[in-house]
Amino acid sequence: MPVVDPSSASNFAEVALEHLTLALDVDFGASSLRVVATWRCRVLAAGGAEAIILDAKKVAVSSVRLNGAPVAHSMGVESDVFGAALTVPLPEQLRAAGSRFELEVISEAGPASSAVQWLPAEQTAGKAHPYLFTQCQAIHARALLPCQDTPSAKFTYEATARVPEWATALMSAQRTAGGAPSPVDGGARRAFTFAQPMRVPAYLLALAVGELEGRPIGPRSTAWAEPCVVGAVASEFGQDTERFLALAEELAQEPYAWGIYDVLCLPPSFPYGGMENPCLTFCTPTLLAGDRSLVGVIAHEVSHSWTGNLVTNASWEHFWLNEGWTVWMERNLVTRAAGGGADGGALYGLHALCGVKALREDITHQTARPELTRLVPSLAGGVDPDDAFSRVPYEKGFLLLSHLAQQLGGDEPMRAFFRAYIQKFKARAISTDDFCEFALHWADASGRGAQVRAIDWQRWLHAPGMPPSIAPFDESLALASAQLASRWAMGQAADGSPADVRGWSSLQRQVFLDKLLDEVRAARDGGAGRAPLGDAELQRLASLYAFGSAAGDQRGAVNCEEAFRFYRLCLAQSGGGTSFLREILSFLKSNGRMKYVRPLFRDLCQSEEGRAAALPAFQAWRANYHPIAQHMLALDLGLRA
Ligand SMILES: CC/C=C\C/C=C\C[C@@H](O)/C=C/C=C/C=C\[C@@H](O)CCCC(=O)O
Ligand SMILES: [Zn+2]
Repeated sequence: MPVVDPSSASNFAEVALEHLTLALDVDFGASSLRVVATWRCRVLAAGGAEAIILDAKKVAVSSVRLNGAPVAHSMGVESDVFGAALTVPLPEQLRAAGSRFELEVISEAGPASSAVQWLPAEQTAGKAHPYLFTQCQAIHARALLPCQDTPSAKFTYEATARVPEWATALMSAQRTAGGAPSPVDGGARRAFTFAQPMRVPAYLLALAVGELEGRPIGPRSTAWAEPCVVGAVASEFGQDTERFLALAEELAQEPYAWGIYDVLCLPPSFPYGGMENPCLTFCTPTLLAGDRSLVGVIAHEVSHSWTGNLVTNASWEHFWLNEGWTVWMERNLVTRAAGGGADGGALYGLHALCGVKALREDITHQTARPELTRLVPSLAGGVDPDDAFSRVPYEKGFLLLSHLAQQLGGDEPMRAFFRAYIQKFKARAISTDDFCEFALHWADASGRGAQVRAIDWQRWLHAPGMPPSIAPFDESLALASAQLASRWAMGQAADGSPADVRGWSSLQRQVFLDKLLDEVRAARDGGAGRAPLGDAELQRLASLYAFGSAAGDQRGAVNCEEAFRFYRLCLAQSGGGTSFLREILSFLKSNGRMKYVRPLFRDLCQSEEGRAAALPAFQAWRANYHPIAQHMLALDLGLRA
């Protein structure tokens, strides 16, 4: 079946761009990235190809050459989300199937590129030098350079990045020349070189440039960050990274394919928890809780080395294949790393139930566009993948896989299926149909065909809303959190003490806050007249259990997952009138992770007082946020349609 990607105008099925040689020149003064991209191309279409069509968004193209000779090119109509198609007609002699040639495109990505955040020195930890980093998922690679911006088109690449002499460049690739830069421009600048011998789609291209330092944290891993942060990063991730890699290799029965697995901790404006850039996971500093309690994100990004980076969704409509499998792997890894053997264990159940809660919340929130809560949404007709992003592909995807595991006969058969899936599809880009066909084939061969055919596939894949069923997860660890939340909600916590949560994991504390938030909202929305907790009680709660700034006082580092939930509780209880408002605004000013800032801004806007604080705050700090976060926050705050 021909692969169709509604988010790309490129003719990737007709012409393969097999290898990329990149020369990048970073100009911090002008916030501009000059890109010379040389593609090794091959015509695939049996009937030949008349042109190469690339995706390009707000990049200035200054030259196009075929086999070294300048050629004409044209840009189509520019759309804000998708950019424009760059068409390069092929001369007669290059059009036939199998024809091979070189395409060179010189372009420049300026300060308005949605793929790059240019940070002034004040926005870095060291405050001495500027910084830049890219984020190409889902369709921002085209804002870096013209390319076939579809996950279906994979290529190998090599790159040279020329940067100021104080800067270090890192990419989603292996560092060549031992990672040592060579001086260029008479020593005023230096050049770093990279090679990515594995085939990657454009969304996995990544670059970061800044004053960076690396610390080894394992046989194949280095922690990278600004010098004043790198120690904290190495100690947060040093213990678990190699363990997760080894556990993942065992689970997948397939060696880690990417050589090195490094982690770069970015400045606070990084809009996501982590991004699975090959060889170099990007992560947010909000993971630096000081006690390794948020390393699950590293397990998630490690897992993408198999699910996503090796077996890749064919288009963003099939994103659940990347994320559902990765959440399944992540939960297997964190459970095993914690010493819990079986998948059905209490810890696994706690993680899964947290996921169900998150899924319910996102589905409830998506009232305006319920069709986006389908596991396989349609992105045709100009849907921006960033607008479609939610926890649905993560959590509904995980629940479908959990249901499939039940139908296959349990955890062990599921692991066998997973291993066969990786073997079958590694290095490919696949659709939901490919997955279903393989699952049915596998089930038939293992005597579980009837059970797997009994799955209501149509509803799971294509109906909006919650899934038709939820596998029975172990609720034992969630229970204590729920009981404590009920005590507070019912005003029975006058004797509350730090002992209530002693020995609890951060996840149990998060579940406690989640449950309490549910109770507060139910009381508030149910017309009970007052929410069950007053401001003074929330202050007592924060100080007894060390939430919000109280956590920072006692433990030195703030656990952002907990702080975020606590702030939502405060806003649900008393809107913008909460005595924690100043603290919440300071959290919003200093963090750009969308998982936190989007719900908090939305919560603030639920009350007059909160909205009056939120709008000027967003306007004042807008430039601090990543371009994608700015775009999404503008939607949340009703500043764009
Ligand atoms: C069905 C959805 C359609 C398309 C979505 C595809 C990409 C969405 C785009 O917005 C990029 C997402 C990047 C995500 C990166 C990391 C996440 O795992 C982070 C999750 C949130 C967090 O932990 O901060
Ligand atoms: Zn992911």
